[in-house]
Amino acid sequence: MSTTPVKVAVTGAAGQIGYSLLFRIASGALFGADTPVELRLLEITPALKALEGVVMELDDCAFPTLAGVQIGDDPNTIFDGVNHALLVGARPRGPGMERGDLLEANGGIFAPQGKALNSVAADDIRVTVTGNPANTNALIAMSNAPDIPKERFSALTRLDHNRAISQLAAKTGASVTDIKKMTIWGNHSATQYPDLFHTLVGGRVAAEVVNDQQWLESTYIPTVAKRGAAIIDARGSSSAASAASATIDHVHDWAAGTPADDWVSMSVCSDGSYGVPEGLISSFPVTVANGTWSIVQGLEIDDFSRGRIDATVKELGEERDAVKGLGLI
Ligand SMILES: NC(=O)C1=CN([C@@H]2O[C@H](COP(=O)(O)OP(=O)(O)OC[C@H]3O[C@@H](n4cnc5c(N)ncnc54)[C@H](O)[C@@H]3O)[C@@H](O)[C@H]2O)C=CC1
Ligand SMILES: O=C([O-])CC(=O)C(=O)O
Repeated sequence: MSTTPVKVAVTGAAGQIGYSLLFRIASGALFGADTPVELRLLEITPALKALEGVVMELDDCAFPTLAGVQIGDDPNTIFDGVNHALLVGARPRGPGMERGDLLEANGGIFAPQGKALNSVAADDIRVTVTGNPANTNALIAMSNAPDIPKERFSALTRLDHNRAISQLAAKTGASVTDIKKMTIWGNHSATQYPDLFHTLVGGRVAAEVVNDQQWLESTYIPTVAKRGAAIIDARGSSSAASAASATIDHVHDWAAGTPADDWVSMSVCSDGSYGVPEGLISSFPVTVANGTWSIVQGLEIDDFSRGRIDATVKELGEERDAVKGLGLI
């Protein structure tokens, strides 16, 4: 086993997602069985006692890869020297809310956390925002961390990507491993666009395999885009284990890279590709090599996809303008 632990910060560590996520990280799911991890767990002061209980449980697992745990309520202490920051802590939405309704409540969390990361994180820091509204929260953190390269910030659309694969597998009878090159474009919101025109099922274009534009528009896209709300409706609280699992997938692939025949969806800072205005944190198809993502280039975008991408990107622009109005960026 390597001797230098990777320092991983998790915010909102005493929350629902934290309760699934921490045990996966501690057991080596991010970087493998040969890489020890040190957990740095941030919570608000009233949640620290509950977090102490979670740490007792982590101790009780005796994970060989867990090199240490530090907890606290001060981001400047917890983020000191961290290599990965998983920003999960935020208020989740309840029934009847859209994620955008959380902008003001949660936006205020990400400006101070961005500043703290800017001051004390390791030089190779990589930031993944899960807390909603994830894309715009990542934009806030990035805008408040001017010394960290913009490409080190990302937001989670991997849960949408995984949902899109699972729904497509159910429709086509294929196994999830037969499905490659899924793309979620845009915002982690009801406007997101799961694109079946570049996805492959057993090597064939998914939209052609399905061959049913009505299903695609009226069933598939809304089912994927509104899955979070369906889970809130069924469970009474928002998805947690699947969100933790997707967060693991996202950070794992950012570190380990993507296979030659596939790509993943990540929300990253736009360089203007596919007409997405530069600087927005938008979901794209990306490949990853040596810890660096690249937006897949050269995909043909037909009129249907263009309209969907434009709509979700418009919403991201509106969210950016709203947080600008609140003085958060
Ligand atoms: N991007 C995605 O795909 C998904 C995102 N989410 C979002 O993840 C976030 C967390 O969800 P849950 O764990 O279910 O919520 P939760 O309410 O169970 O836990 C959130 C935790 O964050 C903590 N917290 C609040 N402010 C904080 C701060 N300033 N610093 C550190 N910790 C703070 C709270 O004390 C709480 O323990 C929500 O915003 C939710 O909407 C949830 C599912 C999927
Ligand atoms: O829907 C929510 O509020 C939680 C979430 O982001 C998801 O499950 O996709």
